[in-house]
Amino acid sequence: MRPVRPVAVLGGVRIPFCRQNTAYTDVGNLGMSVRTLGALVEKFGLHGQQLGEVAMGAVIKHSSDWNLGREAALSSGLSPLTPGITLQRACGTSLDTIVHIANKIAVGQIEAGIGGGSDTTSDVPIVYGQKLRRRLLAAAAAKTPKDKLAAFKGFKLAELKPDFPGVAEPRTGKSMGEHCEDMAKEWNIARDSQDEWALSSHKKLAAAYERGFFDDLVVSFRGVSRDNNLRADSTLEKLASLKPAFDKTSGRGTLTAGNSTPLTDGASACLLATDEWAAAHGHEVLCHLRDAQVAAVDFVHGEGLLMAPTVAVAEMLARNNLTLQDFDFYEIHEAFAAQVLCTLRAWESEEYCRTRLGLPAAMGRIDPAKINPNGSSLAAGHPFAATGARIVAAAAKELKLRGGGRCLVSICTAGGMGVVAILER
Ligand SMILES: CC(=O)CC(=O)SCCNC(=O)CCNC(=O)[C@H](O)C(C)(C)COP(=O)(O)OP(=O)(O)OC[C@H]1O[C@@H](n2cnc3c(N)ncnc32)[C@H](O)[C@@H]1OP(=O)(O)O
Repeated sequence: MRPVRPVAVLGGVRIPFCRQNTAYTDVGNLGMSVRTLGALVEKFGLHGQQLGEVAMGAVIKHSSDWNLGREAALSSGLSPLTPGITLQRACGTSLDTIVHIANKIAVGQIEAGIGGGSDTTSDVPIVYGQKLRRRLLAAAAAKTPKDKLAAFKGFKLAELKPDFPGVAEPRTGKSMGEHCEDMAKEWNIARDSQDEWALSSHKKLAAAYERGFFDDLVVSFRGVSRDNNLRADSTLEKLASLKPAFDKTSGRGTLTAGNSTPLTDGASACLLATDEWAAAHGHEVLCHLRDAQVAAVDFVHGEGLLMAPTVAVAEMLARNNLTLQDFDFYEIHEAFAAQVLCTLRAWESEEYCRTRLGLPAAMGRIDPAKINPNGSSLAAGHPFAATGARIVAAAAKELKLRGGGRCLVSICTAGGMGVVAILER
């Protein structure tokens, strides 16, 4: 066995994230990925270079995108000898593509690679139902015009009704928002604390843009230079006035358009390498990816759909002999403000930590001022597969600016999973 090698994060870029049906309606995952990878190639002078792997992913994807990682790599300016792969773990996708690259570097299979992701809710595959699809396939396979016509015998106009992809769990039929409403009720997360969290995310993202934090992290695309979901002028009064978006009837709904992520389009990517490759190519190591972990919860039988990061973090910290307080800052993906607040409350709960996480005591409190220092998904938006690499790129830069430290990254995903990681400088 070769020894495990440290994995260096050299940096990342993304295009501005844009709300559904705004700036990126006619570009799709491949176009967004190509622009993002091209910008990364530009940033690190990788033109014509052969990397060990490009791993990309998308949650909502056309079959014409084929192997998105390879297709995007081929159009990125990298050497065509760079292989590419496409992975998917819902909102954890691009943290997972980064971990995929990191694992290959760690065990000595590659020296450098790119992990990223892209998603669109503006260019979704809308398909015909099974009946019409079978007819079309039969017609395509038919050898004679007569057989082609026969495939449509008994055709009904209703068969033209399209199927749209949904943001719903196949096993429960509930949307992410409906599941998170259940969690907010179980953990007694008040509406005003969700709104305050959302407002703070917008204020922090706006401030980070103002001080130039994103100048080398966000590249303009299609005439857009900032995330267009960002509302620096949002107020608690306006947020408080919004109606519940998912539980509209019980009178107890607390999740709204303001404290939930919007449907978003975007792409992001990060470059990882060994320390030696970074030095040989003249790149600074921003931080190292020390470890990562994935966990799942049994949401079908009552656990909160988006609570798996609580489990993944507990497992990862135990393996690394760290406590929840041993971090200088935290990057917790804000699928919904309530998701973050439920997670924090669970870590503070002695009962949850004992019974669910098998720990002797509560994991304890985190100082909220240390969470998401440059804003997060509520303000930037959340193109599912692009969020992980957005977070890693921003956290790596933050660690560099601070001159060192440790960051915990935590992302909840559909399917009741959580992907988490430790970054250190
Ligand atoms: C998938 C995974 O693996 C894990 C995860 O991350 S789970 C999360 C996945 N993401 C989702 O499920 C997306 C959830 N979001 C949605 O479905 C939709 O955004 C939503 C149903 C919540 C809202 O959709 P919508 O009603 O079309 O929102 P929208 O019209 O933009 O906004 C409604 C109002 O809120 C206002 N608003 C929104 N954000 C605001 C803010 N920050 N400040 C002030 N006002 C705001 C808008 O201005 C609008 O006001 P008016 O009615 O006065 O015009």
